[in-house]
Amino acid sequence: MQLTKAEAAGKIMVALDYPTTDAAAALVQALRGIPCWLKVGMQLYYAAGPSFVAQLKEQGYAVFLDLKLHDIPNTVKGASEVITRLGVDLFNVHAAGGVRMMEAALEGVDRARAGSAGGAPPQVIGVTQLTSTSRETLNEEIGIAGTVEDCVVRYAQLAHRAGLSGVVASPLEVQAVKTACGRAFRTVTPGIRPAGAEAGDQSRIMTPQQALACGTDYMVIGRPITGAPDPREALQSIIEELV
Ligand SMILES: O=C(O)c1cc(=O)[nH]c(=O)n1[C@@H]1O[C@H](COP(=O)(O)O)[C@@H](O)[C@H]1O
Repeated sequence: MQLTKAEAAGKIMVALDYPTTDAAAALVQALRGIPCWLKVGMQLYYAAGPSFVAQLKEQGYAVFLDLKLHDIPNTVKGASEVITRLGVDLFNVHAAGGVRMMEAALEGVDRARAGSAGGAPPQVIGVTQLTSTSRETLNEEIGIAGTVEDCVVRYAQLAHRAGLSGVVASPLEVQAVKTACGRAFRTVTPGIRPAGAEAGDQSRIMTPQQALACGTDYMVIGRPITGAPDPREALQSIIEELV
């Protein structure tokens, strides 16, 4: 499938992993006009809070709020209700919390929307195994036997059963997740590294082109863009690679 530049940009979620609003705002300014998603994770959210998320929405961005909720169902339901009111487009919960916890996240979304003016509800996705987790870590530290792919597929099936829209996984597991849960079940994949880029703490990686060929729906990309001397040029060259 041949993508336009705008379609390729719309598959990229730039991770705004910064300690201050000013640093994140400078990156947003540098990327102005490129129709990518923006991801606000824990570091920025704990520093900048809901008002920064609101600013991104006012600027017209699709926003992924990556807070990886993982708690008892009642707490996750309450947090999901508040997150939904922020107007984000996507947020995540840990699939390891189980089906009931993921269902509670969706109940929180519904509760926020009851009586609200409308707009599309946020998609909720389940984090499977973090892309930094290797098979060795999974088997020997965490104590889960089998391959990482087996575990990711199992968690994806739980997320699917709970009614979530998709999962966060590495691009290596996209095909197995789609086979198990259907083509429409979304895959959001961090662990993206352009050829020659440093893996850093990521264990399960692919290039943007390889991830696209595997059928990923969205790619989360942080340091290859934010750590580049010219982040705009880095994002544009990834987009060029995909069209
Ligand atoms: O949920 C996530 O976004 C996430 C899940 C996961 O398994 N691995 C993962 O790297 N992430 C996030 O994706 C981003 C990846 O950033 P880079 O490794 O710098 O490209 C970070 O913001 C992580 O918090």
